[in-house]
Amino acid sequence: MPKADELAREQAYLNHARQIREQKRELRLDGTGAKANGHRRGKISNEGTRLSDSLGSPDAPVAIGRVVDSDMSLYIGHASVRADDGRMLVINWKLPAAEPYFKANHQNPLGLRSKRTFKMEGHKLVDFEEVVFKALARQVAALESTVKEPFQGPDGSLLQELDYKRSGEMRDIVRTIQAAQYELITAPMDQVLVIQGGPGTGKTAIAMHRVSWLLYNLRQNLAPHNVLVVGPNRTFTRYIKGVLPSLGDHDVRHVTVADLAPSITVGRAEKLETIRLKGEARMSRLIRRALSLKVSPPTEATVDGLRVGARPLRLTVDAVNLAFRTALDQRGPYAIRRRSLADTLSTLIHHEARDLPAAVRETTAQELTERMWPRVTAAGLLRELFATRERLSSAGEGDFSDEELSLLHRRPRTSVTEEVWSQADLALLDEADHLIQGEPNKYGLIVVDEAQDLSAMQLRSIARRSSSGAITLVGDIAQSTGASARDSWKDVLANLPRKQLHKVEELKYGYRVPRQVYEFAAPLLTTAAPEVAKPAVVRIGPADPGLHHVTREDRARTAVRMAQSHAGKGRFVGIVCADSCRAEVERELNEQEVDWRDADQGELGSSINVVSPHGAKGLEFDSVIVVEPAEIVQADPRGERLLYIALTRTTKYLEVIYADPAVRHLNLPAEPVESPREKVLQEVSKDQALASAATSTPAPVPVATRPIRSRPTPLVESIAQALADELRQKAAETVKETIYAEVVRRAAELLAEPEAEQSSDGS
Ligand SMILES: Nc1ncnc2c1ncn2[C@@H]1O[C@H](COP(=O)(O)OP(=O)(O)OP(=O)(O)O)[C@@H](O)[C@H]1O
Repeated sequence: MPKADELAREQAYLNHARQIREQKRELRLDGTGAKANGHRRGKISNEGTRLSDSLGSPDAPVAIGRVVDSDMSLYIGHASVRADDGRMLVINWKLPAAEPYFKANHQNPLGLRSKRTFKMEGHKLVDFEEVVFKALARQVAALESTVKEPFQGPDGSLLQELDYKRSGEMRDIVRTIQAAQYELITAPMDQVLVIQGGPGTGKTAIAMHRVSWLLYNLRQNLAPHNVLVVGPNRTFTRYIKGVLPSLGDHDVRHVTVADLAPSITVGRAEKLETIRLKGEARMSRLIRRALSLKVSPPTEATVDGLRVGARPLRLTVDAVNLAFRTALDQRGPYAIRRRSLADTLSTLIHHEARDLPAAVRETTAQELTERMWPRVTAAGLLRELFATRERLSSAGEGDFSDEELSLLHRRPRTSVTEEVWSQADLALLDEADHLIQGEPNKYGLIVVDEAQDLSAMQLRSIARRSSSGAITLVGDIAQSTGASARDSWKDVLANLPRKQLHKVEELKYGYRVPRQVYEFAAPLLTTAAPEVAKPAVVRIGPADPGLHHVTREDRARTAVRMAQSHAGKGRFVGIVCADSCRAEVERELNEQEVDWRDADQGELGSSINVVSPHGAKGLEFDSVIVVEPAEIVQADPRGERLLYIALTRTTKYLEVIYADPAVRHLNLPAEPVESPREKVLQEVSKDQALASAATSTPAPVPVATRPIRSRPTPLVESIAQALADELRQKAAETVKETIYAEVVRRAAELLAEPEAEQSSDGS
């Protein structure tokens, strides 16, 4: 059947399924809310909304694709749609029956004849990609007989999907989940599962879809409020927050690891050694001992002078000591054992002063308790511990050297409420709170993103919130930075409970970063993370990285102009800059009256964003401007990893702006600065949206851009670009990876040769 007819047939089916879906939605909303009143109506209409949500968003296409096996065809969508006669018009992607859609391939078609992936614009089916498994197997066999290692390129739907314009909110990938990703999404929940993968391999996407899939398939045992998603910072949490609701899952708690601690004021800066030390697991012993040193058995002085009302207390030290020992021998948190001691003392006092009011007896019991077992809070305990050298020495004896204790020692503020804490203190406060108050809220499933950076103390914080040990960690060792940077997942796993099986799975394909950009960034791994396998990149980008050698004075101006140029083309832009040049970049943005957002403050605007290399983790932009890579490297012991992170945030364009070309492993040409302002002005004038910005006469900006070619006219440039994109795309689909570069180079040579020469063999 001609494709146009097929499209029309599919569209009719989709229209029908959508009509049924919307009828059901109306019924659910009306049927549950109409007849009730007040509070009840509120409750019922919530139920109606929940039922309606289970149909997916009314804006979502009713189906994402379709599979056909020998005797039936199944449409797959975000939610199931059942006709009144019981027929499934569309099945939810999370149902086991949908598995072949994600897993079938030419080697193992899983009983399928074909699979279609729909390309939708709103509710309109504009195209579909069809894989007929038998035909594909034949083609592959034919190819294999001629080529040793056929290129298994990504399918067109995936490439299209990856090409969408980013906006600062992650979106779901249901339509194009790849088989290896599906395996991890659906892997058993009851394990500590580590998903390791290079930048853009889909770890975050997998983590979110895994939550949704498990919530659906284990709904008898796992409710949304039993799931905790932990991210590295607020910006990231906001970036991913929309994914689960778009998959129909509301009420899952998203937090940063800092949110797990008791609420206090954070703002203290600390030395790297102190942060590192505070992250170590032995800090838990220090805190435990500090807490145990708070209690002391009774002596004569303890009971001395105490009164019950107007009478002296007649309890003996032995009697009080017995109560103390009993509380000490109990298991459980400090506050609970304190309560138990106070209760016993209250009973003892009751016996000797029955005639006095209960409140009077209680006051004495509390006072006596306080003398042996003082009331304490996490903040109070740590403030006192860090403030006193003697306490630190007693609590840390045998475990910490004098130098280490000096790192922990600090002057306290006048009161505990005025105390300002560091980020590294947060996990310590949580540990102390746990020892004092007892278990925090527990979760059946915990998912942790960017887990490679977490300290042992932070991991303990997370682990204690797991009710069953079902934890999924996603991250990349090559992107591990910060005070607790790691070179292996073993170090992470060592800090997690062994209640469950521990497993590390690796993702092999990079979906975000274009090949030209990845090839430019990957050499950094030579020393940054030599053990980590590089992902195979599936896409070719629209352009090579732009490398711009400028003077120090001009780097901010160049960065801002580049950012404006990209933003003017409607792109979502991230300027990732070294801390040392942050102020100058911000000043320039403000002077140019550019509308920009500070992504380190939890904000992502839809146009230009500035972000530190640390803050950039997990984020992605259409265009990334990296400013002064050498300083990114120098500023941190894991600077090469930070630079690798910065360079791999782009889905399309990368511009590197540098005054200092000396970055190990990075091919930054140190060509003499030339052609001062034309290059930048040319960029700006190409962009009509920036016409107004270009009218204010900018000062000359010296830039050397590699490769330095003769400058084509904008028309030639855009036609050539489109042609090159097309050729690259074609090559990626047909040429195996190992010879890709060579084929492209040769094709370029052939193109450059005069036509007569090429056709001289008569072809
Ligand atoms: N199967 C897929 N279909 C469509 N898009 C995909 C797929 N897999 C990944 N992507 C896209 O690739 C991009 C990178 O994914 P994601 O952010 O999950 O990667 P990551 O491994 O977490 O990266 P990083 O290590 O940088 O944090 C996202 O835009 C995501 O939507």
